[in-house]
Amino acid sequence: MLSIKNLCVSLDGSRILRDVSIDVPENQVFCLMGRNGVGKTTTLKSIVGIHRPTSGCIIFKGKDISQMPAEDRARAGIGYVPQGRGIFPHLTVEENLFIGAIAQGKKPGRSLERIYSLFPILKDFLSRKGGMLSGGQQQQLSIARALLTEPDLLILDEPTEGIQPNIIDQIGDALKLLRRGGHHNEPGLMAEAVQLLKKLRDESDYPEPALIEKLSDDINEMRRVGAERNAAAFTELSRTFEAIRQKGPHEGNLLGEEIANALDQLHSEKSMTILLVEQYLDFCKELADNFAILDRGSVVARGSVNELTDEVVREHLTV
Ligand SMILES: Nc1ncnc2c1ncn2[C@@H]1O[C@H](COP(=O)(O)OP(=O)(O)OP(=O)(O)O)[C@@H](O)[C@H]1O
Repeated sequence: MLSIKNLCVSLDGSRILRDVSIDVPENQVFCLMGRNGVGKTTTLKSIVGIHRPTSGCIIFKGKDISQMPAEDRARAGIGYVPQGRGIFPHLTVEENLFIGAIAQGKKPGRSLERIYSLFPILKDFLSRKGGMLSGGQQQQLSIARALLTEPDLLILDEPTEGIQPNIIDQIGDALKLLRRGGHHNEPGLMAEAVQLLKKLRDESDYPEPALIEKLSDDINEMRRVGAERNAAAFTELSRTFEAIRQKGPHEGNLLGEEIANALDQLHSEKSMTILLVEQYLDFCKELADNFAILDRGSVVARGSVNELTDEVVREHLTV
């Protein structure tokens, strides 16, 4: 998805990044780590187009984007959640949310429901000024704003910085769900339920109670195994299902079709690649598939997150 090759960046005459090479595979969470001032933010800013490399290249979805203007990189599918969140304090939550997508000429459609299911608090606070939110809520807003542009690669700079533990957990859960995408949402189970719903739709008489029971079990099971990512959609699904149970065959069949469509949509949702700068070790370990550690502008360690041993941490991360 993203491949950085021998990236060198100088700022105000100082060499900040030296031959940084990183590969971020599709549908994974990659964590860039390192002590303060080693070049993590500079790397992210170079990817999104705020800093220009002096040499090296940045390949995104097979294309060299190192000379591309920042707005074109965003349009190409890079979403950025900067350190400090970048919320406009005098705009409302709603205005803050849509500003990125509107700037890109995108109309947030289904992604909006998905975002409200990931961060329900935003829906409650739509008319509140951005500056009135807590740090954790601002972070959720900043992530949501980036998600509304429907990126293929989501880049986050220290999302847990200065945030209380329960919000950190919520953000971690949201990122896990985003990475997993619809494809990991128990496809077998989903396909079976869709089939059952279609059968229900085509029944000429009121559907057999056994069929309804089976469907009910499947919906509950889906909610248990993978549907936390779209809790609102599944609550809706259950409600609609209840309506099928209570109404006559004709209306019930129409509702069945709605459910089948909803399931089809969930099934086809894509998963996301995430690049994260983070100093909170446990958060990285829980979330990341791979990591790289920077020290004085160079990559000094890399590997799968299982290789992030206490020894590596002591050598490169402990202050
Ligand atoms: N615009 C700039 N001009 C000159 N030097 C800069 C500029 N921005 C950052 N630096 C320097 O580049 C180095 C790397 O900074 P960077 O912000 O990338 O580090 P970091 O690893 O993200 O650290 P932190 O965790 O503290 O944010 C630091 O020494 C910093 O002072």
